[in-house]
Amino acid sequence: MGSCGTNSNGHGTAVVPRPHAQGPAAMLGIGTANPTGVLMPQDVFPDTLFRLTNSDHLTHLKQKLTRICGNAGIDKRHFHLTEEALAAHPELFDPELLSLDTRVDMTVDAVPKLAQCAAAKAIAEWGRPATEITHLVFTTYSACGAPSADLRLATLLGLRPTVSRTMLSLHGCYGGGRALGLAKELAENNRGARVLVACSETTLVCFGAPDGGNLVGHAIFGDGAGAVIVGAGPFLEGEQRPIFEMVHATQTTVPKTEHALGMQVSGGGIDFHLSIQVPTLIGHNVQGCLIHAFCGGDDDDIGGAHLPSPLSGNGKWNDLFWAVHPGGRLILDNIDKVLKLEPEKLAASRRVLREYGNMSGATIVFVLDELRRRRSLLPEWGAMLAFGPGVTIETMVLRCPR
Ligand SMILES: CC(C)(COP(=O)(O)OP(=O)(O)OC[C@H]1O[C@@H](n2cnc3c(N)ncnc32)[C@H](O)[C@@H]1OP(=O)(O)O)[C@@H](O)C(=O)NCCC(=O)NCCSC(=O)/C=C/c1ccc(O)cc1
Repeated sequence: MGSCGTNSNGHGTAVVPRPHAQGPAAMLGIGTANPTGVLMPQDVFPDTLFRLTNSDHLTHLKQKLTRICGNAGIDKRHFHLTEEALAAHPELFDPELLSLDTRVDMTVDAVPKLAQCAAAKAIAEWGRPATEITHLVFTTYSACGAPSADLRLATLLGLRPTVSRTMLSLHGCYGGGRALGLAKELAENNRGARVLVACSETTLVCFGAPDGGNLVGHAIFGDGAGAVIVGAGPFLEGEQRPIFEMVHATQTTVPKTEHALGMQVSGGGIDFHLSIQVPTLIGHNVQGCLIHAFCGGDDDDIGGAHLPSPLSGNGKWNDLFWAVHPGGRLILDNIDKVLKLEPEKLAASRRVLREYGNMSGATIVFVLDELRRRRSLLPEWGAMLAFGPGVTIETMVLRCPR
């Protein structure tokens, strides 16, 4: 981005590079949304799933799913896919039939519209018109096709034709963390930039009849969208003041763990693979990622005066507030154990898991929204963690301004 001005000879105009912003980027508005189609209590999910997919004869699988659902720390989830839609599209649960076309058709509208509901709330809180958004970063694992869901969302919201769009696809559960990290870079490097981050996910791309390999996914995933407006100073008249400052962001790929989490597009939609080792892998690696982020990551001159030092003294990680992607109950349990967190530290993540399940990349925005409601009780410094295929761990140092 540049701006026009008079060149050094005083003749004509020249494009001058856009200067950097003042201070770190911050979240200036947060919104979330869920589809209105189905609100599914967790305790009736196994019966409903097996009935709707004609799988009641698979009694051992049903018992196992009932056990996993009971241990998942989830009370209810929202889904776009209704009983009527399933009855009209048996290809969605018959592995002998191709279903990718049906899934793509359904997500073309569903994904951007869900994002629109979340974005409208974030924009309203931000307090400025949607036409002042300069950048859009959209993340989803639930849609494919071009022009893609980012353009559709830009049209639905009436964004300017000059809005700079970036689409992040198939990042799975770290998509929200990556999009926020990218928005931070865009906002800090382009003075006046206001970035809309939108994450929209629906399980209808991977829904299928229960089998031996997909029970954990059936037990934990739900549908939802989250949106955040990100900008850095100077702040504008009428604009929301920073909710959370985004102080430093890092991404770590855990070596040799490509096998642990994955998604594969096929004629039957998206198959996903969750290894039983994921909670242990995350538990083993999370402390290293946090140290890397809080000690400045690759950027030697960041780690000094302005960051807290939770690694020294007695307080350690309990001096922070925590925005952790609730990938599964066992993942939160392992993080609690490894970091020796007090029971309330992951309360926002556990509440989001309980009320909505794991909505993949959108979930972290729900956790931030939950924390924002408890803002007056939070310590000054916090950590955000999101993880997904790679295995990739996104870490961000947050600050809650007073
Ligand atoms: C809540 C769980 C699912 C169950 O709790 P539990 O304490 O382990 O319960 P149980 O001890 O009763 O175990 C239930 C059964 O499930 C089995 N199990 C336990 N995880 C497994 C397993 N990943 N496989 C296959 N059997 C298992 C386990 O072996 C056991 O089998 P069985 O002994 O025959 O009863 C818990 O295991 C848990 O939180 N697991 C982590 C789930 C997980 O990997 N989440 C993904 C994090 S990354 C992310 O968020 C998204 C990635 C993503 C990727 C693709 C996308 O399309 C979108 C998104």
